[in-house]
Amino acid sequence: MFIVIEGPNGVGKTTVAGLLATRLRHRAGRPVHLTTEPTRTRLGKLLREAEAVIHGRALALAIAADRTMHVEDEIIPALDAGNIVISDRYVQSSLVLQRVDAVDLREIWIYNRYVLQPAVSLYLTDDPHVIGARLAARPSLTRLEATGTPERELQLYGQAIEFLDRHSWHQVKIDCRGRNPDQVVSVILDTLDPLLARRSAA
Ligand SMILES: Nc1ncnc2c1ncn2[C@@H]1O[C@H](COP(=O)(O)OP(=O)(O)O)[C@@H](O)[C@H]1O
Ligand SMILES: Cc1cn([C@H]2C[C@H](O)[C@@H](COP(=O)(O)OP(=O)(O)O)O2)c(=O)[nH]c1=O
Repeated sequence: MFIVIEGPNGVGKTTVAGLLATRLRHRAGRPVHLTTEPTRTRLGKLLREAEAVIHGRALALAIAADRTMHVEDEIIPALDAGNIVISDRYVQSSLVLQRVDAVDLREIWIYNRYVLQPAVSLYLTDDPHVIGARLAARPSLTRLEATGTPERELQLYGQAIEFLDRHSWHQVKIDCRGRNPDQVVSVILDTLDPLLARRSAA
């Protein structure tokens, strides 16, 4: 089963993905492969370093190339080996961050339309002021973090989710307001239980 964690910068994706991987290993009794985008490959590392100087269409294409390799070389092999795969960021991130970088949604989709569709995308949301306070506490922000705002990212995520709904993606909004990471993961596990049961019965 391929699970994606999405949401604006600072909402808690990395924290929740790590905790979810640990609890899911016990709950599902299956190996869990935790991964992230940009990837940990040489291309992914280059993208993290070069995000300040590559922008717009060039960045959208490079991110899509990294994602294509991610699917072919890491995600599909891990799924074939019986893992549950959790990715911290995926297509929705491009439909938001590349738009912050002035690329049109339909163009971004063209670069991403052939990737593997996840079993479920979990979209984390919180109060923009809470997210903003977390970002303000970071020692430095990347170019795109500094360009966007939590309000704008939440708005663009709403549009990305609506767009992917029309392409039959399974997406679930997870409300993190007033919940600590452990409580957020409990909500996610309740959401995943029926999916896991259906898959183990199949
Ligand atoms: N539900 C939560 N409640 C309070 N703090 C949280 C929560 N989720 C994450 N955090 C904190 O917010 C900060 C940003 O989390 P992080 O996982 O790095 O976000 P993202 O990966 O979405 O940018 C971290 O300091 C983390 O400990
Ligand atoms: C996954 C993804 C990342 N990025 C870029 C924006 C970010 O500044 C950079 C790093 O992603 P980010 O999730 O902010 O990294 P970290 O794990 O260090 O918090 O990659 C995109 O532009 N589009 C994407 O689809």
